[in-house]
Amino acid sequence: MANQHFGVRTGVRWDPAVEAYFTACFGVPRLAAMSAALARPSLTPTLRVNTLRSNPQELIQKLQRELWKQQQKDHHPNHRYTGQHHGQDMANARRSAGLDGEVSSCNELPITATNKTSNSLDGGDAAASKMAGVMVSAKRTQPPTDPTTTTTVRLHPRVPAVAVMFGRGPCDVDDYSPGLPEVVINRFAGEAVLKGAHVYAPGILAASAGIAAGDLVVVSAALERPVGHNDGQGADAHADQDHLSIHGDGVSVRLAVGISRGAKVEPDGSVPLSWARQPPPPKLQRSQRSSSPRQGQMRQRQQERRRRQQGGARGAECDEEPARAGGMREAVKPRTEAECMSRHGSSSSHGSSNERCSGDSINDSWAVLGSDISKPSSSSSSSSCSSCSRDSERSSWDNISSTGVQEDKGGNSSGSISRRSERAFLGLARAVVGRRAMFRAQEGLVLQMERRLYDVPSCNGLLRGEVMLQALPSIIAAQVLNPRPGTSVLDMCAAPGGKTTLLAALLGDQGRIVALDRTAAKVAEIRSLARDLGVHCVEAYQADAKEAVLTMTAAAAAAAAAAAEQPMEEKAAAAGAVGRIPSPPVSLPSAAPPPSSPRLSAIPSAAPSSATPSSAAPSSAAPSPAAAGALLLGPPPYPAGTFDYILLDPPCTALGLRPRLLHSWNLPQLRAMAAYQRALMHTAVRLLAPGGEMVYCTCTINPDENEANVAWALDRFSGSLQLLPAEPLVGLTGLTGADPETGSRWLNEQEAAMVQRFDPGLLFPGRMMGLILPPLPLSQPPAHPQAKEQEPGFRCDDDDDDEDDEDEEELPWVDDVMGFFIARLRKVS
Ligand SMILES: C[S@@+](CC[C@H](N)C(=O)[O-])C[C@H]1O[C@@H](n2cnc3c(N)ncnc32)[C@H](O)[C@@H]1O
Repeated sequence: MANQHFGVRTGVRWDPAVEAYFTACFGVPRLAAMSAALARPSLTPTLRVNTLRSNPQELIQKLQRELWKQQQKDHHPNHRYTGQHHGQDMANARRSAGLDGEVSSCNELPITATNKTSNSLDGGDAAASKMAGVMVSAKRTQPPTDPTTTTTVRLHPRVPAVAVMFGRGPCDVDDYSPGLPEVVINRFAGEAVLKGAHVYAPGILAASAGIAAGDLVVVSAALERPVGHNDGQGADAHADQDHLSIHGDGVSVRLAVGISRGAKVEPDGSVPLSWARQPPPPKLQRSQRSSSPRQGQMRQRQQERRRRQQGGARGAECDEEPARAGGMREAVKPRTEAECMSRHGSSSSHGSSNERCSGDSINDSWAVLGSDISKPSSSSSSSSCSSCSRDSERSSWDNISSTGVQEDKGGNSSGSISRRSERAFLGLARAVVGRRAMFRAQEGLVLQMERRLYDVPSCNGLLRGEVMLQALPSIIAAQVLNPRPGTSVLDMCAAPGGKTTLLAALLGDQGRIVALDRTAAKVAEIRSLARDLGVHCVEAYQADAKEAVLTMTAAAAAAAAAAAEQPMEEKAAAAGAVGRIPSPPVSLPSAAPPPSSPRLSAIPSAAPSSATPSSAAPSSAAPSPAAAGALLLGPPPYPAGTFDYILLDPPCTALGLRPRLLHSWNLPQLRAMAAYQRALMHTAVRLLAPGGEMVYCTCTINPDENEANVAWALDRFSGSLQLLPAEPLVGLTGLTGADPETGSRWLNEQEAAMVQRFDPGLLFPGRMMGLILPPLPLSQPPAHPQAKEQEPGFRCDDDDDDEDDEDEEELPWVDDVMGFFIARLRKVS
């Protein structure tokens, strides 16, 4: 078994202070479950059906046929697996999903339950093995022959117009022998492989001697380890509502893999490390170190993007975090290698699945993989929290550095080896080129993955324009807002437009959606996605959403400019709005009327097939003059109270995205991000019409960006902002209590029951994967008041009929989600 020769990953690795903070917030078992789930891909990726073009019921048949065709095309003898799962539960779940004995993914064939246990994992670390999941043995079998039995995709029983696909894992590979040659790739390439990518030249770090084209090789990912501290590079966040600054008072920890590109994997699996002492970064003046939150975030994102672009894996087909990384667009508009080449020429290097076709190639593995994380001072991490002891703070990095790296007096690691047990096994691949060419090449496919640790169904380019890859919680966020046709909607941070276009579908393309994003290139993505999906009611503008309210000064300036300028509609058209140009033009309204009726009747909880736009809208909906489809609202700023609905999906730390092997955000950065979001919330509340509703959502598990921000908004706008149930309720309840560090309040019981928290690993009970979790402590999420079933985390409507009861049985297999948070608020005055 290949896996047992490699390290067992117990989960995503965190900055130690963040880990300590999360431990205090969630408790050890809950955080462990989340960390384990975050380090693997979701096995139930979801596709959103574009109801503007397709009927979900019919689409599902079409999807099945397409998947079957793809499966036939892709079917190679080496792709043929028969999974054997341990635990009856997977088999039961599959049987209920209609998958039993049938092909259930493009690379997947029948699953039969066995009682095989996970003791084949390395090191006898049973707890870790359980956290990492059980093994599924992979055996060859025949390709499918009958499309009617190829049940790879199914409509979600509770969330309308969502198709769920089924993956499996972790798998083991039955014909692995320790003698097989090995190729070590970097973390970013590794994460992309976990999502379904193949490996491209920039991602390669080391390889066994003598690999020739066509050889079967083991693929593993090397993980960063701490290699010293940089004084003065840390950051303590100081934030107020609208403005933040980051002061560099801390100490940063440098991370690196230490494997030079071109290194040799010895027959025993060891790889020599070649540590190079890096010159310390120049000391900055305090004033130079301070930066705006935006600069800090940009730097962080640019660094991360650059590293991912240099990661060198490409071709992921099922990215479940499209909104954060552009994967949604990829799903709709896939870029093949040929397309990439033709767009960017042969000199382009390719990044991860999410950000292909860009970036320069950097061959220096140190430069590629070195990563700084800030290590906050002990006072910032442990001042008020008993769990944040130095011991727990140091744990995650120390575990790694204790595996053979010695530090010199300067804190730099030196001469040692990387062992298999320090790397993550990813699967087997066929070498496309020989060893020498792997390292000579700057680009191009070098490893074609054949057997993967996780098999997620392929959906690259599938029925473009009719479906798009979108994570379940993202879909639910838009459905919670559920704008009525004919109303005006503001999507404040909209790119790449996944939720914007879903809102348009919920509007039945009747009304106005203004989509803002501060990045020009991303605004182009929104427009392009809207075009692809046949959406007309969206007008997208590049703008800082924080500045989107018309102030008195701006109003005076606008009035002066208006006298001399073209009409608003022409201005909007010139700015590149997607929607129709009105005829005749109508003037901008001072405020849109509030939505008048409760919305959620619009979402049928048990009849997804009827979730077409027309049936989803209550017939009583009265189009507001602002958004009757007859005019463009034009670019910002807008008068206060302009919008009936607002979606605020702000930039966040994205600590709910998966699969991730490392999250390097530090605590001050987490705090700074939450403050930035509060500034956006402030604007959102001003722009919302009285009676209007907004949804605030993030893709992070960080309570500071979720519960704490909602509590802040309720207190800050007390009397004028009201929390509403974020229906349809699918996720867990929110966190109650207070921040263990700052003491600022989270939610009370009542409020917590109204929001939705999606915690990976918790919404995916152990029974599917054979994952056995220790009993949840006090921090266990309370069952929703409406929940009939006492299963932790599941919410069921009271009025379910028999058919729904059947669905409940099946819920576990559709809730293997990313980390996410949703709150719904109404402006009452
Ligand atoms: C979480 S993403 C939005 C994802 C999007 N809602 C979707 O579902 O496709 C956050 C976006 O906010 C944008 N952003 C960040 N700060 C902003 C600001 N001040 N004004 C407008 N957009 C901003 C970023 O460029 C990024 O595209």
